[in-house]
Amino acid sequence: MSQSQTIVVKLGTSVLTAGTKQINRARLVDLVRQCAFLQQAGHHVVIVTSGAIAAGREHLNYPDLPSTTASKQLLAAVGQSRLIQLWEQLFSIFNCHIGQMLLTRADMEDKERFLNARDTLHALIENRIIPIINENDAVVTAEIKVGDNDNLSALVAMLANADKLLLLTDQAGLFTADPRKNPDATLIETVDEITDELRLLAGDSVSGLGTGGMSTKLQAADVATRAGIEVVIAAGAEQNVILKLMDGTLRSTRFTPQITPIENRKRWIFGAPIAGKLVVDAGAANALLSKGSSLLPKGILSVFSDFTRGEVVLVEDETGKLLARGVTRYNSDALRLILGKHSNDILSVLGYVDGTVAIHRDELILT
Ligand SMILES: Nc1ncnc2c1ncn2[C@@H]1O[C@H](COP(=O)(O)OP(=O)(O)O)[C@@H](O)[C@H]1O
Ligand SMILES: N[C@@H](CCC(=O)OP(=O)(O)O)C(=O)O
Repeated sequence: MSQSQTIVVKLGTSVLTAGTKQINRARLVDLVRQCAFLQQAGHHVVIVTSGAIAAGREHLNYPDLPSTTASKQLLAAVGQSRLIQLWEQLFSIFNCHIGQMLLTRADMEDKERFLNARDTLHALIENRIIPIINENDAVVTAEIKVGDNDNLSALVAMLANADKLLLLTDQAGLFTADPRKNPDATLIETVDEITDELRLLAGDSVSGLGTGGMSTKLQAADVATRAGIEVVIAAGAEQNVILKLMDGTLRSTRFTPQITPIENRKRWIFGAPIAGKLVVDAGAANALLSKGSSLLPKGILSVFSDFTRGEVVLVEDETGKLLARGVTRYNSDALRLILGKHSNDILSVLGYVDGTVAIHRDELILT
């Protein structure tokens, strides 16, 4: 299989229940086996799992509850713990560790929370622990919820810097019409551009199990492909679905990424407001320009303006020549304390470490 990739696999309720009212354990084991295989082959897998509400209903023996938000949240609270137990049990069969993250839109929109969520996700991925992610349904309000796991999985894929987002559902992909309503509908195998005509083809969920149907999958594909991520919609019931999608041997709908991930990062960094400036010594300037290195605190001479972690700052040499711009991993106060110091000393100076570099080379654009 090709070089190491990060793959986000989104499993809809329709897949987890196989279209019934119960979570289908046999199907989950099979999906887990494929994810474990990919991990062992050197890839990184992130799972976005729906099914908390379905699992809650099943566990409480299909209670007759009023159709209120509180009832849904009750079911999600009960079901999420069942669901995570199940993932834990199944992945442990394959000696894989998992870590649960329950997110809301607020975690993506607030800069500090975004960075924390991103760091946790990357820490899990780097340590070969499979993140198992769902929306934090039990606490979300209308204002802060993503609302459906298709859109959530696109945000997760961006957070994870993923190469691929696989949206597994109960259809082989996007059809020219909802196949449940129109048996003559045909599969659209490649989408190079998401047009308004295409959006009109994508209907809602009619099974009563899922949220959003094809229309939220198309929104997710739009968001992720603009960030340089390849998106595939495919049938979760298909034998070895994930492995076949990696090899490109399954009929499905593939959405072509609009730009490369590097272009995406560059575009973001160029578009972001400049929050401050770092002046670096000649050694650091040389490392940035000729070796493609990250900027270490050791090479920083001075820090201008006040900024927070995650903002974009300019990097200049001692003569005032602009060298680069990039995303700072430390806020301005912290950088003033660690500038000139070895990265091993960050912990003793600050009492915490947010990485060994001030600006990582993946988040640094030379000018
Ligand atoms: N153009 C279309 N092509 C395929 N499926 C469609 C289309 N329009 C609507 N759908 C519906 O979308 C459903 C899948 O979405 P959903 O029920 O939300 O599943 P999931 O739980 O996997 O997210 C299908 O069962 C199908 O009825
Ligand atoms: N967060 C909800 C699922 C929401 C959702 O988008 O469901 P689906 O359309 O089946 O992927 C749950 O765990 O029940």
